[in-house]
Amino acid sequence: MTDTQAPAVRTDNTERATPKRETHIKMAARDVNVFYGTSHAIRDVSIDVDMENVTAFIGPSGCGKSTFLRTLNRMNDTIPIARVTGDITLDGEDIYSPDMDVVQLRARVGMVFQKPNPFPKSIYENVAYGPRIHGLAPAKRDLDGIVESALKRAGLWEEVKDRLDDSGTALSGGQQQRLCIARAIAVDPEVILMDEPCSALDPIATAKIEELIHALRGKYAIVIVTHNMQQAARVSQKTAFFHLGHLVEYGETSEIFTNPREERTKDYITGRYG
Ligand SMILES: Nc1ncnc2c1ncn2[C@@H]1O[C@H](COP(=O)(O)OP(=O)(O)OP(=O)(O)O)[C@@H](O)[C@H]1O
Repeated sequence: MTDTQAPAVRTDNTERATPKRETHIKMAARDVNVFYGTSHAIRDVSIDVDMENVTAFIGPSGCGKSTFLRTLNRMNDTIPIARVTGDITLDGEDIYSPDMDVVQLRARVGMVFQKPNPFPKSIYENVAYGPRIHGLAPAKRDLDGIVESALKRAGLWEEVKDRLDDSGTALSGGQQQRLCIARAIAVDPEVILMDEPCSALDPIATAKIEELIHALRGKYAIVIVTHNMQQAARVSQKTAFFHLGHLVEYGETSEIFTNPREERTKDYITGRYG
């Protein structure tokens, strides 16, 4: 492939085909830096995440995608040597404010990890746990409704409705990942962060998660970290390319993959490094 040719990656071109719509900025990061001890992992990153589009974070291994993703719901707080500077807001509210309740924040900004990690409890309990501790279901009937609706939204209900008491860990990898998505959905989040959610899954289970991301678009602000550029092109409408801790380029996925502005983005998407 020459420098000027478009890469052989198909993109979701709906944004180009349809007129621009107003977007609602859900999260805004400004001049964010992350340090692990003295190591500087994220450098002056500013980005808006909106409700209407799925945002993909791409870039070579070690560029800081997961580190930056974790700043969006303060998962970095769990790493003692990690330090975050800059501003991150959720609907205008500073998520690093001392007044912020981090447990509430992580319900509002849910996370799905690379490896499905259901609790060693029943399918029902996996989904019911969050709503129960957050007091979302005053009666058992309410909780049943929340569990059913979260499993339906996660595209898992039909497969598990007759065995809700079976262990979540007995499901297939793809089903476990959808269970983890149902668990995040059950507490009525505003944002869902996904850190390489398909990397442990086979192609069929991956396709189901990608369909699910399409179905959830617009209901939640969704950010997905992925190593797989075809996946970024299929599921996202906005793409952010990270390199060595910098946000090099951020824009519409169709533009990033066919007409990147930056040389480093072009080199990455044409497979020159990574
Ligand atoms: N818990 C940690 N402690 C110390 N350094 C870390 C920690 N997590 C990540 N790093 C470092 O921060 C930098 C960014 O890592 P990060 O995992 O965010 O990158 P990534 O782009 O998500 O990589 P990959 O695609 O391989 O998952 C790397 O240099 C990594 O070694």
